[in-house]
Amino acid sequence: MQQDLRSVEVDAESVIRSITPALDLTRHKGQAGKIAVIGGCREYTGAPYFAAISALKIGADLSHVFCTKDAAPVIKSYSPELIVHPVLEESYSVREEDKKIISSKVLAEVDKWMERFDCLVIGPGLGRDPFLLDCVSEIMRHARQTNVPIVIDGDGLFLVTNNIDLVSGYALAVLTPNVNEYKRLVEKVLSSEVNDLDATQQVLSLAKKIGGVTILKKGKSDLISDGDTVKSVSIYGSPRRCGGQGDILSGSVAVFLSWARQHIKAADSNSNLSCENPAVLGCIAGSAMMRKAASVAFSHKKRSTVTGDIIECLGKSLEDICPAT
Ligand SMILES: NC(=O)C1=CN([C@@H]2O[C@H](COP(=O)(O)OP(=O)(O)OC[C@H]3O[C@@H](n4cnc5c(N)ncnc54)[C@H](OP(=O)(O)O)[C@@H]3O)[C@@H](O)[C@H]2O)[C@@H](O)CC1
Ligand SMILES: Nc1ncnc2c1ncn2[C@@H]1O[C@H](COP(=O)(O)OP(=O)(O)OP(=O)(O)O)[C@@H](O)[C@H]1O
Ligand SMILES: [Mg+2]
Repeated sequence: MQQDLRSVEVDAESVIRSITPALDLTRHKGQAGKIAVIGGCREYTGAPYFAAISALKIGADLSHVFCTKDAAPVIKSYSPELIVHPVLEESYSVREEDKKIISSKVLAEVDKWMERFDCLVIGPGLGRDPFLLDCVSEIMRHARQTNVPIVIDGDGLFLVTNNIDLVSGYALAVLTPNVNEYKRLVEKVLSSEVNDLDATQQVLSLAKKIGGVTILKKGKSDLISDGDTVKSVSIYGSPRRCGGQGDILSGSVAVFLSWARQHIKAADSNSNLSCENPAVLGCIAGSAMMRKAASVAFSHKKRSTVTGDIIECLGKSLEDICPAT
């Protein structure tokens, strides 16, 4: 059945208020979320930093980055808040005969931590090196075996689009495509062109075809679907399209998804949420936070607004919706 786009706009602020945990002196470090970003290579160090620091600024307790050896000192130097693991390797630094052993070492390094993470963000600034992507495929398989939610963005989407089985049927997977990434997904999975006239139905079909993963299609309005339902978040954002805003979004979705899972596990049957899929709730909350923070940053910085300015507005934006005390 087709859904009218106007009818799917969601009350995102009320979702944020429902799932954000109270700050409580009895809670210990880690309970508000432990997030890991898998990304960061020779070319890109900004993207994993933006995703990981956004997770902390929203309210996660710990934020890790697993990146290549040469990206690590750079990312560490941006912030002492992040825990940075220089474990990934690109083809240029690995001999053919060493690939197997190095791949199992990489996996072992990530596996040591895997069960402690509430969510992985896979892809910001990951690059497209084939050996590195093979290792990341294994990391995804292990996350799935351990029931750790995964948010896939950037080059992680390049990987998944060409290997859809990595996520197919995994309800704790979220894909956050931008316009290019969405086009590639639609062409590959639905074997058709993007249909902007019936965007709601198409995102629903896409999520269903990938076995109920959640898709957050970014754009003028963000559309979110898990194959059962479609929600839209259109609250005012910013007309600045500086790079890195998608990275803020992926880090934010990871935290809210973790909080939504905790909330649903703890809530009694009186939970007032209209949807019970933590992946969808995480996307709604992350999208609304990113857009609100971008709008606040733009009101101050106008044309000079950059991603760091938006990150600085995450705290105030969440506080306006959901005061800390
Ligand atoms: N400050 C930072 O560090 C930031 C880093 N960022 C990071 O950048 C990465 C790419 O993300 P993006 O958003 O630029 O990808 P997107 O819009 O699909 O591509 C645009 C065009 O470029 C091309 N292309 C891209 N990557 C390619 C590659 N590795 N090798 C060859 N071609 C490539 C692509 O071509 P196509 O794939 O369509 O053939 C398309 O035409 C990703 O890791 C992201 O997290 C961003 O988050 C921003 C802030
Ligand atoms: N036209 C638009 N109007 C308002 N907000 C938008 C618009 N396009 C994108 N956004 C918002 O900006 C955020 C990032 O979306 P975008 O499409 O720029 O991602 P991206 O290309 O992956 O970014 P990145 O540069 O981090 O890779 C999303 O939260 C989305 O809601
Ligand atoms: Mg992106």
